[in-house]
Amino acid sequence: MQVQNKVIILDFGSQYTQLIARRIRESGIYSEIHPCTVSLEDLKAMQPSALVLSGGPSSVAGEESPQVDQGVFQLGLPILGICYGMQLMAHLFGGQVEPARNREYGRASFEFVSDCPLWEGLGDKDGLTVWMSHGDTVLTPPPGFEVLGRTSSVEIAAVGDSQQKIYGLQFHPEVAHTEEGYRILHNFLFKVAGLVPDWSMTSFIQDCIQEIREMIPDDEQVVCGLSGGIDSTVVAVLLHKAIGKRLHCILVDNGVLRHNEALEVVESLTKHFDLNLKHVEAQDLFLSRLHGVKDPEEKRKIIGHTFIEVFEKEAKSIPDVKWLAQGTLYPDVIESVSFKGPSAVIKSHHNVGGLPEKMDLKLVEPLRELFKDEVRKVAVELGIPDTIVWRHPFPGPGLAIRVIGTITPERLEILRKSDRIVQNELFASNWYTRVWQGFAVLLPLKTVGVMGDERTYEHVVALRIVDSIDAMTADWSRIPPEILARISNRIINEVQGVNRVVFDISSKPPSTIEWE
Ligand SMILES: Nc1ncnc2c1ncn2[C@@H]1O[C@H](COP(=O)(O)OP(=O)(O)OP(=O)(O)O)[C@@H](O)[C@H]1O
Ligand SMILES: O=c1[nH]c(=O)c2[nH+]cn([C@@H]3O[C@H](COP(=O)(O)O)[C@@H](O)[C@H]3O)c2[nH]1
Ligand SMILES: NC(=O)CC[C@H](N)C(=O)O
Ligand SMILES: [Mg+2]
Repeated sequence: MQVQNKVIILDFGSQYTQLIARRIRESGIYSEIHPCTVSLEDLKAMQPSALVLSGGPSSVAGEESPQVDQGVFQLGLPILGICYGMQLMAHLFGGQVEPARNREYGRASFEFVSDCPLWEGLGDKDGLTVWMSHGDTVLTPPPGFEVLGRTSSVEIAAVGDSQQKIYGLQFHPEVAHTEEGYRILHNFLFKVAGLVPDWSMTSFIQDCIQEIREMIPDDEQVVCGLSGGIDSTVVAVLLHKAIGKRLHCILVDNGVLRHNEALEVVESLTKHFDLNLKHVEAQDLFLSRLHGVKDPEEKRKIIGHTFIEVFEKEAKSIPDVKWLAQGTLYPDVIESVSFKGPSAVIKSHHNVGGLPEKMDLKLVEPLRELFKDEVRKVAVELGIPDTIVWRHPFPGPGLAIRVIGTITPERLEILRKSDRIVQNELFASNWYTRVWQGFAVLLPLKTVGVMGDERTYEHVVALRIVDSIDAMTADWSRIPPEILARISNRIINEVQGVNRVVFDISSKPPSTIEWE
């Protein structure tokens, strides 16, 4: 990207590293994460304007503690060390770091000890509530460093050398629980490092279109799987702006999409953007392969493989296709570049994916540098309709993993109708955008009911409505009972074959968002 101001975060394996990058970007400064093991040459080539050293699970004196090329401290760049990052600098500059008698996890009261640019604008406060997560502590600051703050358990909770513009914080300013954390990071960027905000989604769009045009020769074509989800839609619209009709989008109807979904997506996107979009009707193929299959993993595999097969066949029918466009986001990229310490947990996720190696196409991934919230901002700037921008995520395997057990056309229809009521009622009550995801699940059991004095023996629908920030963890949404009552009422009255509705009150973990 063509930005003048860029903060490089050197990652030591903290679970909060992504959050640091997001906070910095929210301040209008472009930020990238690299492993702490990056070479000095590579780092210089990135032309950073400032550095942040992240936290991490290790202890600085430990045998395999992650290190950093000490040349980074000779570059004359402003540096902010957070937690492990502060401890490492203290250790390398001749301070003393030891396991603390009082470890701190969670909230702590932080008191200012000396004035410094990081505390500017915090008014006449004596201190702050901050978020801590450490077992080691800095016992003596390195020569030239001043102690800037403390807590009741830790004498040295912030240090700084204003001459060198190097600062260390024992607490985590990037975490929402740290009071004024955002302002402290702001102060580092603007007061200490003197940066000027130049990262915006408008500049991203312009640069991105330019880069795509330079990358893809005039006689080459691009294919893109378009689901109507936010990521693939933004990729398609960006490419369309860059190369017009040389982009060929393929929407595969796999028979497990929601009510009218394929048609709505096609209509909305062709109306707004004049996209080259092919709607492939492959319902029968998918449903015949799913016939009689009960095991969730088996369903996912069948759908994944069949998707590849259908997509490949369609792509091959377009002459001169040399590129595959994908909606890879920055968190996917970070997964592969983050520093993985011995105790760091790595999350994995399932996807339709798996296309590139098999297809021998070059990849174009315009969203590789963006977080999901930034993708939504780009979508808004591109004029993508709100119904797509704020759409709940929808899994590649679709309704197949929401009809629990074997899938039949009848069961799919019951689920579709129930799900449509859930979507409608969430919209009507203005709860749709307040929750992360809300949907219906069809259970593989029947229960007894009474309708119009007659005994019924019919299906059960479960409602799954959750709050989440990134789908890694989630909790059931506290939806007002009147709305639940309305949804339940409508499903039982309007969907034939259902006589009972239940509400899922499990969090993730230990449950997951989807039931299969
Ligand atoms: N029915 C489909 N037809 C064509 N491509 C699809 C379909 N379903 C998924 N894909 C492709 O697989 C990719 C991964 O799907 P995924 O659901 O993770 O992303 P998305 O649908 O773009 O966004 P969201 O995460 O908001 O649903 C999509 O970006 C798209 O390229
Ligand atoms: O593209 C996808 N392919 C999948 O196979 C898949 N499985 C789950 N999901 C979505 O991911 C988020 C987390 O879901 P879980 O808690 O069920 O793992 C939720 O948002 C789910 O809807 C998927 N998305
Ligand atoms: N969160 C951190 O960076 C922790 C640093 C170090 N592992 C400690 O326990 O003090
Ligand atoms: Mg999707």
